[in-house]
Amino acid sequence: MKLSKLIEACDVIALRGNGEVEVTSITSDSRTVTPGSLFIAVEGIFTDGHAYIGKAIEQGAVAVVYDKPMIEEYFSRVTYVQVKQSAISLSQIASAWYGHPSSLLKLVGVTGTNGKTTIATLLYDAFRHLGYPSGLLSTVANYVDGERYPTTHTTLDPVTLNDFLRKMVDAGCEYAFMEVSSHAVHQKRVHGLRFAGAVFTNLTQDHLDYHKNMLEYRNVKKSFFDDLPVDAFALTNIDDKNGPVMLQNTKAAQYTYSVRGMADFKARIFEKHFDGTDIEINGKELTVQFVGTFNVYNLLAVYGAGILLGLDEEELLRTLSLLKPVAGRFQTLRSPQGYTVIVDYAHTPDALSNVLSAIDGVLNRKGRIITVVGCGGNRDKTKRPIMAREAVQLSDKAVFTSDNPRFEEPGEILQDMLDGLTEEQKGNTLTIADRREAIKTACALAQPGDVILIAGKGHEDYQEIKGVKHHFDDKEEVEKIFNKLKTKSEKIE
Ligand SMILES: CC(=O)N[C@H]1[C@@H](OP(=O)(O)OP(=O)(O)OC[C@H]2O[C@@H](n3ccc(=O)[nH]c3=O)[C@H](O)[C@@H]2O)O[C@H](CO)[C@@H](O)[C@@H]1O[C@H](C)C(=O)N[C@@H](C)C(=O)N[C@H](CCC(=O)O)C(=O)O
Ligand SMILES: Nc1ncnc2c1ncn2[C@@H]1O[C@H](COP(=O)(O)OP(=O)(O)OP(=O)(O)O)[C@@H](O)[C@H]1O
Ligand SMILES: N[C@H](CCC[C@H](N)C(=O)O)C(=O)O
Ligand SMILES: [Mg+2]
Repeated sequence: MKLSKLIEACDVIALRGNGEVEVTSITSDSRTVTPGSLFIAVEGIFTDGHAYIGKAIEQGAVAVVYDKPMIEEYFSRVTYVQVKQSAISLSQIASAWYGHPSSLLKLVGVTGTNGKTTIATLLYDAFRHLGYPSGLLSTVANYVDGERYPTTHTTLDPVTLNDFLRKMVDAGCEYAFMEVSSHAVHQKRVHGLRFAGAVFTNLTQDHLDYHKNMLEYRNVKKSFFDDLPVDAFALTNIDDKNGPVMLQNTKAAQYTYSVRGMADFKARIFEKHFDGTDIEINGKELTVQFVGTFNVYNLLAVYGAGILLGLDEEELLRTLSLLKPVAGRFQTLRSPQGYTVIVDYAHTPDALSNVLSAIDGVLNRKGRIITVVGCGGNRDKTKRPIMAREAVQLSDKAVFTSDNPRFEEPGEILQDMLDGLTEEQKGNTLTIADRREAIKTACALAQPGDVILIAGKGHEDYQEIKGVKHHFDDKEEVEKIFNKLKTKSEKIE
């Protein structure tokens, strides 16, 4: 593709060289430059892409896009394009390279601290169930109408992201559902995508390692809504105090959902049980296979977005009652000895307290709650003592363990958690850094009727320690324990 076509939408300050040069690939990583590449230099968190311009040219880049006037030596075989903001240009160029796939799909972005994967996945499941070819970009995996691809991020980098959207268009998808993380909005990964709609779930503490404070975190989310086009919909959870803020400056058509009061899409909860919940959505009763008030919010968001995308109300409600929980979200396993294990991805204070309240709501004090939980390394440290407190206050017994330690010492993360407890609470808490041992201990402590919550890692099938991902799957560990218990009881029989 010609460079001039690729940079059509970019805010170009200066161009030096041949604007009509033919580009054979685009990349923002010098390590993937090949002869004919366009290299886009972006300032990052750890390093600055501008430092690799020389290397990119050495490897055969024919053009360079940059935003800092720091080029020391110009080569006549290279075209230099100075833009206002490289990160934005990168997204615009990626969209152009793949033929603006987002404008050929009905693309819905879901943002908020918790519930993104659940809502995006359930939208994808619902639309496919109703016969519409669709795609999904999520924390768990990416799907191009049923074909699964592994993922690296909640929201991919602009090049990979547009590549997936193109694959969806080529596969005949009409709809695409994606998670939009605050990191992605801040780094302009979704800039230049054409959204048909956006959903806001909630805003509670997370990522204060990255965003300076909650206000900045909120404003980043809000900017996603500010940038929506006029023909899109903006659907927000009006029960969250930041829900209305998302609508303040958006040009999109505004809609709300609520479980507490008046809204365009409303739900009421009648009866909660372990396998599901009896609810009402906009006056129609149904039973869903999900537990917890937070999941009623998720389903209501799915319903609202489905209606706004033109689905039939009756068909959609029928589909909602058939939908099943998403991998690693409130996944229930029953032990041969009569206790229950729930594997869940709660890794924020709000998610943890929601999931524990949901368990308490259905357990009705007929058994004890044992919680196994840890906190991720190289992530928001300030959420650790709060998560620890939530776990202890809402369970009968807590076992603190490791999540993904990444580059931190597990003992130090555990200490940050323990710092949130009183001496008395500490006395009633077990600390077992080895996650496998922690799960074994919780299972050994459980009595028939008890519930063990294993929180934080959900679908993850690895544990990340010092840059290496070791295979580890909470569900697999539990199944191993259950199988041992089964063999033992068979031997006794
Ligand atoms: C902190 C963060 O978000 N970092 C993301 C960011 O990388 P960065 O800014 O750190 O990049 P950098 O290493 O400083 O490099 C700067 C530039 O130099 C280039 N470079 C670098 C080295 C070199 O030899 N040559 C070269 O050209 C790089 O390609 C890059 O363009 O941009 C990269 C490309 O988009 C991302 O892969 C990377 O995600 C890292 C791996 C990450 O862990 N991100 C997490 C925190 C994240 O984004 N999480 C959210 C979900 C959060 C949630 O929902 O809970 C997500 O959307 O996944
Ligand atoms: N609407 C909600 N409100 C509060 N907590 C929720 C909600 N939905 C899910 N959760 C809790 O948060 C956990 C993560 O849910 P989900 O994966 O859907 O969120 P996410 O926003 O995609 O998270 P991530 O930021 O890691 O991508 C769940 O396992 C559950 O414990
Ligand atoms: N998207 C989140 C996932 C956290 C999952 C948890 N298991 C952890 O490692 O902290 C993040 O990258 O912050
Ligand atoms: Mg997610």
